[in-house]
This record gives sequence, C-alpha cells and structure tokens, in this order.
Amino acid sequence: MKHIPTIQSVAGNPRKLATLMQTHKDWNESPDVLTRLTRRLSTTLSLETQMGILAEEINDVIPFDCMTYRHQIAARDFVYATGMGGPHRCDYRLNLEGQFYGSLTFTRNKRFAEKEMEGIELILSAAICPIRNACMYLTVEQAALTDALTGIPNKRAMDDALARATSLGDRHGQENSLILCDLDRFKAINDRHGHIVGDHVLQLAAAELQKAIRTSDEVYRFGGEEFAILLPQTDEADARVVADRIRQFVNSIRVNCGETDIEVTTSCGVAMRLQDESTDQWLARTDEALYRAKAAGRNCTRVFPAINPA
Ligand SMILES: Nc1nc2c(ncn2[C@@H]2O[C@H](COP(=O)(O)OP(=O)(O)OP(=O)(O)O)[C@@H](O)[C@H]2O)c(=O)[nH]1
Repeated sequence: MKHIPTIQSVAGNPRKLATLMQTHKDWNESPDVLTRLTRRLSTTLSLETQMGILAEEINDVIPFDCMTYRHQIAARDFVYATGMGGPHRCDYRLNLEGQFYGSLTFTRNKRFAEKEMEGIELILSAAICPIRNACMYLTVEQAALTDALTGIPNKRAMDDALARATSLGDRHGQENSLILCDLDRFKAINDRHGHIVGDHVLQLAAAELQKAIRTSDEVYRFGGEEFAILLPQTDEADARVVADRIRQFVNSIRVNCGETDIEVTTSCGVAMRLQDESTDQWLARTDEALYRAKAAGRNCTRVFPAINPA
C-alpha cells in the first residue's frame, strides 16, 4: 500500500487565504480571453460543447463566418460546424505530444491577416489540452458502447437506444419495431470449424446485417450469436420485410473451409412496441417471436402481432 504522509497542521495564514480568495475572484471575472476560455473549457468533457465555447471565444477576438472541426474518433466521423461560407480560409491541425486531435477550418469573406492567424494559434494552444481530454473521453465512451469483435454497438448501447425509443414512442405515439436475430446452429459451426472461424462468421454476419438495413436503423450485438435491429418509425409489416431481407443477406455468407463452404442461416423474431409497453415487455415479446421462429424449423421470421387476430 502506498504511504501517504500526513499533512502537518500549521497555524492558518490569513494573508495567503485572502490572496487565494482574490485570485479566485479575478479568475472567475477576468475579461481576458485565454483565462475565460480555459475556465469555460474546464467545465465540460463534451467535445461538442467545447467546440461551441471555442467558436464563441475565437469569434469574439477574430470574427469569422464559419468554423468547422473534423476528427475521426473510434472509427466514427465527428464533425462540428457553425456559421456559413466565405472564400478565405485558414486551416489548423491540432497536435499534442505527437498525437492528432482533429483539424479546424475557419472561413470568411475578408482575408485573414497574419496577426489574426497568430491570434487563432494562441487561442488554440490554450485549448488543445481540454480538447485532447474530450477526444479521449469520447474514445473511451465509444469503446464502452461498441462490441470488440464485430465493431458494431453492443448490448449497453442497445439498452440506451431502446430506452430512448420507448420514451419517444410514448411522447409522440411513434411506431417502433424490434428484430431479434439469432444465427442457426451456430454451436455446430464452432464445434466443426473452431472458434476462430466462428468469430469470423459473426463478423461477416454483423457486416451483412448492416448492409441489409436503412441508415436510420441500427444493428446491435445483443449476445453471443444474437443480434438486434431497432427500426424507428416502422410498423410490424415493414419490419417483417426487413427481417426477411436480413435472412437473405446472412444466407449469402460463404466461408470456404476446405471441402465444403459453411452456410449460415438466421432466425428472426419481430415485434412492434405497443403503447405504454415497457422496454422489457417489448423485448420479451420479440424474444418469444424468435423462439417461435426457431421452433418452426429455423431460417424463418415470426412476428408477435400487436393485435391478436380474432
Ligand atoms: N466463436 C464464437 N462463438 C460464440 C461467441 N459467443 C457465443 N458463442 C457460441 O455460440 C453458440 C450458441 O449455441 P446455442 O445457444 O446452443 O445455439 P445454436 O447452436 O446457434 O442453436 P440454435 O440457436 O438453437 O439454432 C455457443 O456454442 C457459444 O459458445 C463468440 O463470441 N464467438
């Protein structure tokens, strides 16, 4: 265990304390752009909020028409843009200790003077550490929501998305559907060809699922060989069409393993969320539909209907 020396209690120093109080007041009320910028940036780890602060503070000293920040974080494009156009531009690459933290572009109608560009550089050098911290935070946050094997969102991300869809559905009466798909007899693929091939099939399946859906829909790896697809503003009839398309895409996977190709099929369960239904109840009905698809012989889709036929 690390030894932490106890701090000796000494008599208070009223002069130092008064200086601290005054410095704190000055720091909080300082009109100086660098002090205000660093103080404001230190209050948030949101990269989007930081970019908003940076744009405000730079614009206060060096007016521009448009600022655009671009960075790739955890394989996703992060773009922040404020304002519009202007033919003159200056570009900055944000680097700290050999690491790249995105690029910034400022544009406006009037040419940027040398002194103004120097001013932007000064402000950026004060902002780079907080921006680095926000980028790292976003990387960690993305990693916590991403499945390491397939690179698609994981169950935790799915729980968040389902909770959001549930509250939006209640507020706006929006129809949302869920598809659960489970690869058929996947254990046999693992047993016959080994886990490395099994992992490869899971990666191919995730890629096929993503190809089979619209950009507004999202695929999640829900469990071992189970995937979930959340379809906003989609009723159960349209969700069924998507589920059947998913099955076709998965069935197109071919993995060459010597004498024979591995064929992959999947079963799908579909349920549209009912008004006032909890996320757990919605998931349970979708799972029941999946169970029925498996029981019906696999490689098929079953829907848990919102209204039972009379
Ligand atoms: N390679 C690999 N296998 C996994 C992973 N996660 C779960 N599995 C395997 O997936 C298999 C799932 O088997 P079961 O639940 O019996 O289902 P199944 O064989 O697909 O049969 P049905 O679902 O009834 O069609 C198990 O053998 C798990 O070990 C993974 O990340 N990689």
